[in-house]
Amino acid sequence: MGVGKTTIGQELARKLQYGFIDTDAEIEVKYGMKTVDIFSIYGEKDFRKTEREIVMETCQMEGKVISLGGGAFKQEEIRQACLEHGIVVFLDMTWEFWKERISILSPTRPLLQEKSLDDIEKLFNDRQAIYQDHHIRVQIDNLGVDQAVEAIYDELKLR
Ligand SMILES: Nc1ncnc2c1ncn2[C@@H]1O[C@H](COP(=O)(O)OP(=O)(O)OP(=O)(O)O)[C@@H](O)[C@H]1O
Ligand SMILES: O=C(O)C1=C[C@@H](O)[C@@H](O)[C@H](O)C1
Ligand SMILES: [Mg+2]
Repeated sequence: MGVGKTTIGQELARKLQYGFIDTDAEIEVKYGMKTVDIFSIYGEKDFRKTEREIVMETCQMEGKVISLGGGAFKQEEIRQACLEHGIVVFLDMTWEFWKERISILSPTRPLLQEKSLDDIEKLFNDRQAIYQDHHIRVQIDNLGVDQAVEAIYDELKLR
């Protein structure tokens, strides 16, 4: 969550001259409201169902960079479909770097709200296992957006 999938994905798409889809943005258009409101009015379960429907449809498209939501890979069906149809890029950050982003992220990321730092660290650590299903890993602790795009681009060229 909040490692830069949307920001970096958009720039990568520009560089590749690919289309860009952000699944969170698609979900927000579908509900006509922001993610925090979707979570509070409809609940996470409903959000995840819509997320699954949107990812299953978009991941079959060609010539697109797709930025997923941070929790999308919690769903096995999403993981399998993305690994089968796409090239999955894992933007990896250490806790030491990522924890500095929490204050920027909390207002718009419902799962960070009303949680202690220990709870957030647990969420961060518990999720590492699901992110191990990927094709490319880029360690982005010290990378700015442009450097991260270059690093992904170089890995894609090698494939
Ligand atoms: N390489 C970077 N260096 C510093 N800040 C960054 C970098 N990439 C993104 N950010 C900042 O981090 C925040 C989260 O970025 P972004 O929304 O792209 O993350 P995300 O992975 O798409 O989040 P989510 O999991 O919620 O979809 C934004 O404020 C963004 O400006
Ligand atoms: O990490 C998560 O579970 C989430 C991340 C965001 O991208 C949104 O999809 C939503 O806030 C949930
Ligand atoms: Mg995003």
